[in-house]
Amino acid sequence: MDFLLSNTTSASISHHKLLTRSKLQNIFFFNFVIDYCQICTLSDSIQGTRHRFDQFGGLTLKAMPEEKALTVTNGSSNNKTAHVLTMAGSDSGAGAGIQADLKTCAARGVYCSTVITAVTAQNTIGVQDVSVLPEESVAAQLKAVLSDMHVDVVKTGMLPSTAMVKILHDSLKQFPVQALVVDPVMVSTSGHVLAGSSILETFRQDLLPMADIVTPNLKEASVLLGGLQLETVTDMRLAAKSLHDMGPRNVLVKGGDLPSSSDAVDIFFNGKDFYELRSSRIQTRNTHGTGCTMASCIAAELAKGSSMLSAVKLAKRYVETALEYSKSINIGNGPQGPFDHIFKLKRRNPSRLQLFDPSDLFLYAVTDSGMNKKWGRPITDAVKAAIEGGATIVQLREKDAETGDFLEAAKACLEICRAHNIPLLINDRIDIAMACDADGVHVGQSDMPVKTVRALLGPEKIIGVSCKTPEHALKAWADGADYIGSGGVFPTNTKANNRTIGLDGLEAVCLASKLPVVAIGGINLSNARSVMELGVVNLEGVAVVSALFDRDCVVAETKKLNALLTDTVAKVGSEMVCNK
Ligand SMILES: Cc1ncc(COP(=O)(O)OP(=O)(O)O)c(N)n1
Ligand SMILES: Cc1nc(C(=O)O)sc1CCOP(=O)(O)O
Ligand SMILES: [Mg+2]
Repeated sequence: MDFLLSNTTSASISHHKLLTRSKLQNIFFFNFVIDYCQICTLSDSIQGTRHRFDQFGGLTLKAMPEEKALTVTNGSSNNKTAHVLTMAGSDSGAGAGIQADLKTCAARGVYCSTVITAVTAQNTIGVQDVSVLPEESVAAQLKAVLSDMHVDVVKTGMLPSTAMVKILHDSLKQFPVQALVVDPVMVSTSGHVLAGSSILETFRQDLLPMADIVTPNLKEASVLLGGLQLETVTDMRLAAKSLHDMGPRNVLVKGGDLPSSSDAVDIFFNGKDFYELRSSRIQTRNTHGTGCTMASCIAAELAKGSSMLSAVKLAKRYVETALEYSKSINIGNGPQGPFDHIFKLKRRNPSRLQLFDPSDLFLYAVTDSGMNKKWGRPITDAVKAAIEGGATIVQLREKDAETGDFLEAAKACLEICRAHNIPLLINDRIDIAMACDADGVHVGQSDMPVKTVRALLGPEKIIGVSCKTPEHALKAWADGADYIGSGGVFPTNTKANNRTIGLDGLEAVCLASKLPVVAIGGINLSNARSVMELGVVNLEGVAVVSALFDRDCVVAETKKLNALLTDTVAKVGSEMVCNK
């Protein structure tokens, strides 16, 4: 996926805001036509008052640091649990609404509390019923969460009455949060109207000015702009600018339905610069809930401390990756199915208990008996040194060792690894692994088949398998492996006659894989960065032999590689990045 930065800068808008607004209001008045269906019986009353907000009137939202780096992987930067509150409708089919928000936040490692505004009966065919909750109940839910549980970001979805917008305003005034993400849900993806016409004006006048970001799709942007035709990327830019004039700090116009584009193009506008965010359009029926997911992912990333632009970029990648992973899901008989938010769980074979942590593959030290002999180093010293340098997993690859010697060495190394909580795997020799109760084994395509190894070792041991092709990768998952070693990425002298697959081959394996992948083959300090910079989904780290063990000081070499990998991964950003 490319992010194209446009240098187009809008003129300062602040003093034009009210003028622009009144012009737009006229357009809305004459052009607004919306298809009423039974769902339009939603309550619209606001009990007499129309509330106005800051900057037009009094609400304080804590400012977001604009270019704060996305450095937090687990919870917010101040050690508090990152927390998103979603105020939205329940979707019985669980593809959108509250259910999508909960799953998205869970997938992104963020706590999510819920304020339910309406209960919808819907499935893959469409929306069959909507029950709007009493306003007192919505107010009570908001108060219960905001008054007690520290909320970082509020995200709104279906707000079926103007009164609920006022309740939101009053609640946020009493309990300010870091940011408000507004997904202006008005029309469901199946075409049902989820907010009546009278709420439209409240959205424009009251909700949008409160928002740190508003994320309309083309239909919603068009409705908000009085039925404006949006058919090109240029139209989307104009729409983003006009919506920004209504008061939100940032606007993301999502162009998933843009007829004139073969890509999925979104326009992000922060009041100054336009960003054109492009990704390939994924052909799938399983797109129900993409809007809610995008907005809740933005909210989750903001809650973790990300800048607005980074949060938007990451959310787009997250949705794209989830869609890609969910093509084969077959739920329901209607035209639009849900997708899988927690796609990473597919790495795991659900039929058995999984104890393996993919992040252990970050710096994988693989020993070599010949190299240890050359440097006069006992294997136990080699393993200790690698661990001291920062190795996160160790494999004993002792091709020349006698069985008895290998078993004794394995037992000694296991003691060292256990003391440091580092998994120890045995290369090729299932018998040695079983005899010393190692944490697992690594096998190649011509070693014992993974299914047989699994049957021998049971559900809890780690099994790695070497894969050079996407077909190998799919089989590895089906057979019950835990991870894939993929290479040779570069030519190597350590393994004779090894076929080099290059960075392209590695990328193809990672993209096809449902398992975490570690890259291997000729990787050293001069090229490890290029491997991790692929930033491809499933790639967790590098496995190395000679760059650590065919060296004078194993500790120093491991430390250097560890620092380089850490630095590269921090720059690449999220480990779920899918490089399209
Ligand atoms: C992490 C990791 N990946 C790949 C290999 C290679 O295993 P294999 O193909 O069985 O070749 P040998 O190591 O047995 O020569 C590995 N050992 N570790
Ligand atoms: C053991 C092994 N397996 C490979 C594969 O391609 O599967 S390449 C390899 C050797 C890796 O050693 P070095 O880090 O010294 O290049
Ligand atoms: Mg082997």
